[in-house]
Amino acid sequence: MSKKNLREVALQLLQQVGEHGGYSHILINQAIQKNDLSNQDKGLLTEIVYGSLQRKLTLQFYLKPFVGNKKLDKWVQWLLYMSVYQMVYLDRVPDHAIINEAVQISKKKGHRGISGFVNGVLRNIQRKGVADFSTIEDPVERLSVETSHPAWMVERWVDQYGYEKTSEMCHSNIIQKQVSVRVQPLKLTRNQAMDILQSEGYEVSEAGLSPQGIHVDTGNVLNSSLFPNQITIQDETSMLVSEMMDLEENMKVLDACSAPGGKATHIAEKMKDSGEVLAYDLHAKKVKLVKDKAETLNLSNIQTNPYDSRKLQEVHSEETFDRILLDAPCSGLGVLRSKPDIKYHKNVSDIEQLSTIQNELLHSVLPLMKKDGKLVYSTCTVDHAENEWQIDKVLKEFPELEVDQSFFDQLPKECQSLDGLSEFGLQIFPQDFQADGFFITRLQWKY
Ligand SMILES: C[S@@+](CC[C@H](N)C(=O)[O-])C[C@H]1O[C@@H](n2cnc3c(N)ncnc32)[C@H](O)[C@@H]1O
Repeated sequence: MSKKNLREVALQLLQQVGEHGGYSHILINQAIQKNDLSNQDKGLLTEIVYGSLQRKLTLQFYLKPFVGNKKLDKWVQWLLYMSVYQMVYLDRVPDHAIINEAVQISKKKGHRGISGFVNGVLRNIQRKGVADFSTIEDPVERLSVETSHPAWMVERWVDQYGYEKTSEMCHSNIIQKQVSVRVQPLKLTRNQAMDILQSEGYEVSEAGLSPQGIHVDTGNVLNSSLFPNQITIQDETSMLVSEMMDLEENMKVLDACSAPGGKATHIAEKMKDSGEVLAYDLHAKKVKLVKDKAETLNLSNIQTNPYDSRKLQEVHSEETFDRILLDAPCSGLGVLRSKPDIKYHKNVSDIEQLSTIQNELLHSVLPLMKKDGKLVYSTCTVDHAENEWQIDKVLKEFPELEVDQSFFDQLPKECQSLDGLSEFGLQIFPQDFQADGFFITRLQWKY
């Protein structure tokens, strides 16, 4: 594929994800598979798409003095964002080539007027350079523009966690994500998997938060011979969720929100494929992903069913489960590095609605927990309303419920001194391990 086509694919992806909120990682992978890209082109495509999405608000700030209030079609906006992204952040392509390709694309997609306009804007930026953030006086607005997070989000985080933590988080959200995989331990050990990955040319290291986790520092691990049957892609902090379930063999476990099955399969592995994992999710299509993942990893103790887990009391009696995982639907503000489009599509009312659903789910599944059972509640977001305040609320609503104190003792040593520890559980920030931000806690009945 020529570079020109590669940039056309990038533009198409940006329009798709940027405007319609598609899952960037899935769409990029599909485009990579569909267009037979060289390794170098794959890297460039991924970098242009993620980079432009991650820095959209910064790119708008850079473009504003050159575009003014001129109304532009969406595709022209994205073409300008991705061109300026390459000019400012990527060294390997010379500016004149970037401008030339943008002009060619706009000629193909628009009329002469557009290509002349695109040419003029980009040449002006090349000549005059882009503005400095220090011209923005308000610190919240500066952080918002500099790290490309909506101002309401920065303001909310500053209120909840303070400026310094928020600044660290916002800066960490715009760097490339570390890739981690989980080894299927019933098939091979972590050391064996690391040896094989190294022999295939990957640079790897142990992930500290799970004995099954491996960091992959270079190379596309989807091409490894171990994928997908012996290793699965999962973030290190996501692995910590099932690690904290205090699982034993032969337990009866409920995974109330299980798709696509990362944690359900981890639970099954940790129980050595014994006992029962009942995995639910809303729609049959999503539940199939869990079933497929279990089959791929050769795990037989997972039963999948589409169901609204807010109504699980219709199908299960009280005090049925030894362990419950409620990995709740959430705003996803802990995973902005891999899904940068989320930050432009979410708003405060989404957080409020989600926190209501989370509370309904907790009310539905808590009675299903055995008297000596435990429930792990987790989200991949950073927001008190979905995390600490949610737990505070449910503890008040169920006076016989408490946070299991042994949860804190069982945390890996790397987590023992994190700022995100509170009486309600652990908030992991994206900057803590350069991994996804997660909230995890464990509840039990007082007895
Ligand atoms: C954070 S994701 C779960 C990720 C999963 N635990 C994993 O590790 O792969 C939340 C899931 O909750 C599901 N969900 C949302 N509302 C639900 C409901 N009322 N009942 C069951 N599942 C629900 C969503 O479809 C989504 O797949």
